[in-house]
Amino acid sequence: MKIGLIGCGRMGGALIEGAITAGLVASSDVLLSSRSKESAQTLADKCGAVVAENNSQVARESDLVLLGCKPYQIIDILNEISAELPGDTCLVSVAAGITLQSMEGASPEGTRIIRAMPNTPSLIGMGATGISKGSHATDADIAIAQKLLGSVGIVLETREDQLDAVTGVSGSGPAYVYTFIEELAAQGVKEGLDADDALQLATQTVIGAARMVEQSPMSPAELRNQVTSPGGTTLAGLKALTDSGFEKSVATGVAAAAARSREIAAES
Ligand SMILES: NC(=O)C1=CN([C@@H]2O[C@H](COP(=O)(O)OP(=O)(O)OC[C@H]3O[C@@H](n4cnc5c(N)ncnc54)[C@H](O)[C@@H]3O)[C@@H](O)[C@H]2O)C=CC1
Ligand SMILES: O=C(O)[C@@H]1CCC=N1
Repeated sequence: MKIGLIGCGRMGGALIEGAITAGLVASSDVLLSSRSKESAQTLADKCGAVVAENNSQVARESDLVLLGCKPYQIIDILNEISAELPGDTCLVSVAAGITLQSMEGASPEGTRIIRAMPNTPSLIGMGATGISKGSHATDADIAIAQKLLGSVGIVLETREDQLDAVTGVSGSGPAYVYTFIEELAAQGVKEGLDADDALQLATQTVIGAARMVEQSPMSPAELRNQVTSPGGTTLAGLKALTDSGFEKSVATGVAAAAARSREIAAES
């Protein structure tokens, strides 16, 4: 299988590096292009992939092309590569908010497109991705996209109208978790810990708690109860978190990201 990447930024780079590291594709079978050849070359130097002459070459020579550019660049790029489409190439867009309908409308009839919402932990094989199938994409296309994205994490096939929610929860989610870790560690320092120790403790706590949710038959609420002794420290901490609007903050954060995804769709 030959995989192409148009737009060698943070997300596209994470997926390609992750897929090569996972052994899904040989680096020599990966073709890259970006607006500046330098960013394609930087990624090629890191992962051994091949830099193409231009976006059209990537579209022409790949079985699957990942569109890793910014949402507002997607339609221009589809126009640019349309001479190579529909051809044999299946497109997978990771752009937030850009709908299958608008991508299909900007492509020749019959173009096979899959819309995906991954996240950056894909770089270390811990990604979480939602995918939806365009009207011309086949079951074989979904299978190949599942294989690619599944090589770097979990993949859930969802309805397209659920991808805004996927964006709010897992696409943008790593940034919320980094903020949480940052704050947990910062307060640890204020309470007297060394900065390195605080960051290590905060990070391991998030990893450990996430693994407990993943591996235990108990729900998050039941697991929380196990930590919370009557009259103890956790109860005091949880009450202060709730009184400060913790749950509401998380809910409004997810809602705002999902709303922004819908807004991008409406703008495009
Ligand atoms: N960063 C993240 O956590 C996630 C990003 N996404 C989506 O991934 C896409 C890329 O986001 P990032 O990687 O964060 O942005 P980025 O700015 O790091 O990457 C965009 C890349 O596209 C390239 N590019 C721009 N115009 C181009 C053109 N005409 N032809 C070829 N390449 C072109 C740029 O040179 C750059 O390397 C966005 O659509 C975003 O919605 C999706 C899920 C998570
Ligand atoms: O911030 C963004 O728009 C992209 C999409 C999801 C995560 N990053």
